[in-house]
Amino acid sequence: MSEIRAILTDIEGTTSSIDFVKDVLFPYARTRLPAFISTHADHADVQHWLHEAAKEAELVSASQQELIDLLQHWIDVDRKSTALKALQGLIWQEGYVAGEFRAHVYPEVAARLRQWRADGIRLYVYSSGSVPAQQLFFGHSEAGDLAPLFAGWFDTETGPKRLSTSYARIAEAIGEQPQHILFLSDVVEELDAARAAGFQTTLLARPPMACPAEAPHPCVTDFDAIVLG
Ligand SMILES: CSCCC(=O)C(=O)COP(=O)(O)O
Ligand SMILES: [Mg+2]
Repeated sequence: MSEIRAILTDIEGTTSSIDFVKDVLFPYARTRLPAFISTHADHADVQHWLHEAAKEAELVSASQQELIDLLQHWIDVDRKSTALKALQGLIWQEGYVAGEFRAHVYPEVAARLRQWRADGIRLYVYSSGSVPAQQLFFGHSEAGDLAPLFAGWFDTETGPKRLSTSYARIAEAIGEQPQHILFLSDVVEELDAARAAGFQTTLLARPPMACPAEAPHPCVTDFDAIVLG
């Protein structure tokens, strides 16, 4: 394995539990979406993302209620829509700021991120959650403000997580050769795409999951077991 100079991490299922996203964040956004849209309908960013959602759904014209129904359906099916993720981020902001919840991170994650930083490794995030949502997530985590540990943030505006071109763009953006970047994820298809772009990869199989007998990527159950280089 080449020397690792940068680590790019997924969030849901990797640094943090899927249950927190599904049981806390998604219901919070789903419940507040109608009121949020009607009270922020004149905000330029909200208008932009509603327009993008309508375009993605190929709706020529849609009422505010139709868009709310569409977005709530997308939350229910966990659609990785850039427009939905941007709107969710705006809604979650209110919850984080009001202290209604803090983002889950697995117990060893904060110390391991700090150790990697101390070892001179640059840290980046790549998640389907929007960049502002990622920054809120790590800025209001159960382990405190972890956002300053990260040197950069990437979401699906860079490209879908299962396409190798997205990883090539990220390597270019951070100015590092792909073989010196380690990508961490719980999704094999994302790791396949990263490996196709030349990245090193490690699969996170968080309990109650376990590493498969013949794992398609190096596999660990927590960050402390990750081997660099
Ligand atoms: C950081 S925002 C909350 C997570 C989210 O909405 C999401 O879709 C996470 O997907 P990931 O790519 O981190 O598995
Ligand atoms: Mg994930």
